[in-house]
Amino acid sequence: MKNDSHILVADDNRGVLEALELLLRRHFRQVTLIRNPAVIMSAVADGRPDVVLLDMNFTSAFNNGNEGLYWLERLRATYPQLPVVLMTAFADIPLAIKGIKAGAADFIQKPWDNDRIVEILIAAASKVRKHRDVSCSPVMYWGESDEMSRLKDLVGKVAATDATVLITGENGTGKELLAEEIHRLSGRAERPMLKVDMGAVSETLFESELFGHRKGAFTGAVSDRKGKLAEASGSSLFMDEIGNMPLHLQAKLLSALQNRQLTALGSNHPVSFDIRLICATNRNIDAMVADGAFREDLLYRINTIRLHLPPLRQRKDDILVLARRFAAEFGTRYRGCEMSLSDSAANRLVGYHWPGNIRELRHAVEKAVIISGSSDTLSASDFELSTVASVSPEIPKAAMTIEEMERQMISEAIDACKGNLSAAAQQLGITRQTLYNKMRRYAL
Ligand SMILES: Nc1ncnc2c1ncn2[C@@H]1O[C@H](COP(=O)(O)OP(=O)(O)OP(=O)(O)O)[C@@H](O)[C@H]1O
Repeated sequence: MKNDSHILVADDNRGVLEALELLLRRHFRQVTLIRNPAVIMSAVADGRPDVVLLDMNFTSAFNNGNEGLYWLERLRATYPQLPVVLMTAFADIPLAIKGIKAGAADFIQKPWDNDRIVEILIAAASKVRKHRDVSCSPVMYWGESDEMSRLKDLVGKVAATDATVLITGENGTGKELLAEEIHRLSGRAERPMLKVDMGAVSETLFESELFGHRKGAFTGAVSDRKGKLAEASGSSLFMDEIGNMPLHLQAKLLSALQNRQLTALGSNHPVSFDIRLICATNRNIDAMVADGAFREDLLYRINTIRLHLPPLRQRKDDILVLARRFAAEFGTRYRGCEMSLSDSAANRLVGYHWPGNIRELRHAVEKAVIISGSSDTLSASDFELSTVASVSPEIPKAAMTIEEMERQMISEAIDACKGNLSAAAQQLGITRQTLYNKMRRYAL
């Protein structure tokens, strides 16, 4: 039976590629071959292979392994979980050691032994399959602002503990990526982190999603189903949009966390579970507690460590650092070379308000790379930034659209009420739910 893995082979020798294709297709579900190393990053981004088999000696450039090492480092930086097995035509042990030190999973010499190469690739693939969910997930760039340096230090201290973590921050500030980073640095990283998004699950299914159900527990429960708490046992569970959880379920979750036991819907038998819980919200959870919309005792439970990701507009030092990383990443993916920013583009990005935070910046750079001309430098005109989003308090009201004015009024009301959303909603003459909806819409 074939191994259920996808192997990407990068070698500029046609004969080698043909021989490896014949061999590997007999043993692996999918084999992708590339001759030009310059497309390796985009081939990995698009094909999501489980293992890369990388030649060290591309004849197009050098013959001393430098090019292979260069691509190995690039792959390790962008896809740290992806195993890279190196190949060399020369019996060059120092080079092999260099490669292994740089993070290669293993090393093969040409001419290779068929059984040995298959064995090595299967071993490398089995390691990554444990990480399949996160193997190609984007890397978190920390930036250079003081806020992010402090946060990085704190994460370094808490990641290895089993402390529950609450991550707060506006939409797109990287809460999920930070949760993945914490999990990656924890003792539970061998197993993938599981995620449950309380903003995406319908309220009727919240309970079953978390606790699971027995067949027949409710109409439509046609078979037993494990909930996320049980599924994530032994690993970490990322609970996104925790502020969306209805009160009755908050009580059930609190009791499950306290007793480390859960009871599936339709069952009378509590079962033990062991998770590291990482929660996130873009809401003002303290204001929700003050309003009675979130249980204070549950907040204490999930809040052992609170990490706040500031909006991008409050850490302007990070904008260009991140933009340059994205330009390098997407330039390599779409154009085969890293791209840079012109001075005018850099000024435009720093001057923008980034209401969608890093998600918006990432998309803006990706789009700019795609639509830009042949130059490898992105100019200000390559960036299409939303005008609604760029509203700043200095703009006179007469020059604003209705949406811009509404956003500003909401923002001012929340500030005036010191984050108390009930009071802000009252001041604005709308319900709290409408206020939440508008905050979400305007990324406040
Ligand atoms: N520090 C970072 N480095 C690199 N990419 C980042 C960073 N932070 C966020 N991103 C990217 O921005 C996008 C949004 O990130 P993420 O989903 O983690 O944000 P979020 O705060 O959880 O968003 P939401 O609240 O909308 O769910 C993703 O594509 C992610 O890869």
